[in-house]
Amino acid sequence: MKAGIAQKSNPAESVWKHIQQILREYINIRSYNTWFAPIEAIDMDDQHLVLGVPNRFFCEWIDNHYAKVLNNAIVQVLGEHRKIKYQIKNDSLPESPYHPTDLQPAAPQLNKISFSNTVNNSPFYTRINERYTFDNFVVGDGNNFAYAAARAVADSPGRTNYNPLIVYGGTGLGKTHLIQAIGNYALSKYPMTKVYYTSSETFTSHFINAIQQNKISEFSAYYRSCDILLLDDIHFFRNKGKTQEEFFHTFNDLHQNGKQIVLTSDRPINELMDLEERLISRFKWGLIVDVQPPDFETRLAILRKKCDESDLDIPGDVLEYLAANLVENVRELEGALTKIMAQVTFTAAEPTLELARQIVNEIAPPDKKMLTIETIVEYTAKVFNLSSDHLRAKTRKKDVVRARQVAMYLAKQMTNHSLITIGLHFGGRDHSTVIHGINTIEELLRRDANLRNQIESMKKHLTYQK
Ligand SMILES: Nc1ncnc2c1ncn2[C@@H]1O[C@H](COP(=O)(O)OP(=O)(O)OP(=O)(O)O)[C@@H](O)[C@H]1O
Repeated sequence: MKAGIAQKSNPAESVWKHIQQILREYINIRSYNTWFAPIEAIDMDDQHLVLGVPNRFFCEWIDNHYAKVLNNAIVQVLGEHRKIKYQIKNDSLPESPYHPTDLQPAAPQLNKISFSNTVNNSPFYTRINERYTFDNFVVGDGNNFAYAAARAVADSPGRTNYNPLIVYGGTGLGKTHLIQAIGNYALSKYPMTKVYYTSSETFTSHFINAIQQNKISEFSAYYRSCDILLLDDIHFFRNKGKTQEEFFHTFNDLHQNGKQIVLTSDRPINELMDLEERLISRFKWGLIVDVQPPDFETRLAILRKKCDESDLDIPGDVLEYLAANLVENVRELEGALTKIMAQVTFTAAEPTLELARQIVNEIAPPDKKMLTIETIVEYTAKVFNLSSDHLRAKTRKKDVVRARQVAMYLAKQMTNHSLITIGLHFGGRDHSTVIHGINTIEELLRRDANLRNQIESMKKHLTYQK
């Protein structure tokens, strides 16, 4: 080992920290946060470095995309090569008994006539929206991982280990967009693929109709005839025992035959209390990914992309105002653009800051907008049982530092102030301290569910602050 690396009780940890530092220089921060920040070093010997990763997807993704840069970083730190071994942290999850790699590609098996007859004439048919593609999905820190998983599944539906793929997260954060993008992409690559998109609500009502009309076997045959089933909002199945049972059999049939299943939920599946245990355990066979609310930069990028798509010319400061004030979800951002477009088209109004203010007032009530850093500091101090002065003081006591970092993180996420301005509100700290604080919290959020819940609930509270 090269000089300068402190030997701690677990030398792998200290080596890994150095490797992470190097990786941060070579990889953009978003990718670093997604793929390397959540990894822990577990062990090391003369030949191997053992890394703990959250799930199987990480191993493949890193091997396919970052093998070279990771190996170089290892050599830089240790002066010699080590083979990477992965240990999957959630490996207690049950493995699927089926082996997707045994399967043939879906497309060549399909028959065009049966595709159009079966799908379009079926009373159960629901259409996939062509508007939702990967190309028009803006990737940011909050959805990077979900996006990568969706791409992988779309590339090889039914033939990866990510079956089912489950995307969960709050409303209007792009879950439907992402899963339909899987369908659209797969269709463009394998045009004969039978892609069925449906919401769990529609699945349920199809099922009820089928019972009423004595068409259960048609219903079952229909849903079992697809190559890719995209099922939205599975939380809707709660307390619907019979529908769950039918879905359970559909799931097993599709999975057994190597068909791809993609599901969305508004919460982590462990919190879907009223779903049958056997369904939950099936869900754990695959990959579960979350989408988080977009940060300011991603919100702005989404607005810019939507303007480009609609050929809308809106001044930068107006877009920034919208991105700074509509923090809840992407649907609100889209709503604001639609309103501006309507005003500009029908009343020949100019897309000014004043118009943006009016629209924000309509979409987000006055008490939801213009959150100040002061409010964030005061509220965070209260949550952590400290005073606002503590957060601004020079002290480096651990609990004060953590609370200060949380407040900095919230200030960055929920206001449009620059890092310099945020630093000024914390006793004149410079912007690199703010960046460090924000990065620390972002890293913690990836592995600390308690902190994630706490910050989510703080965000909710602050959103409604006067
Ligand atoms: N990252 C993104 N890039 C571009 N558009 C996005 C992004 N995220 C969301 N959208 C858009 O925001 C709107 C809402 O997204 P979507 O319907 O997919 O959300 P959702 O998470 O499924 O919400 P819900 O749980 O309420 O159904 C859609 O029009 C979608 O295209």
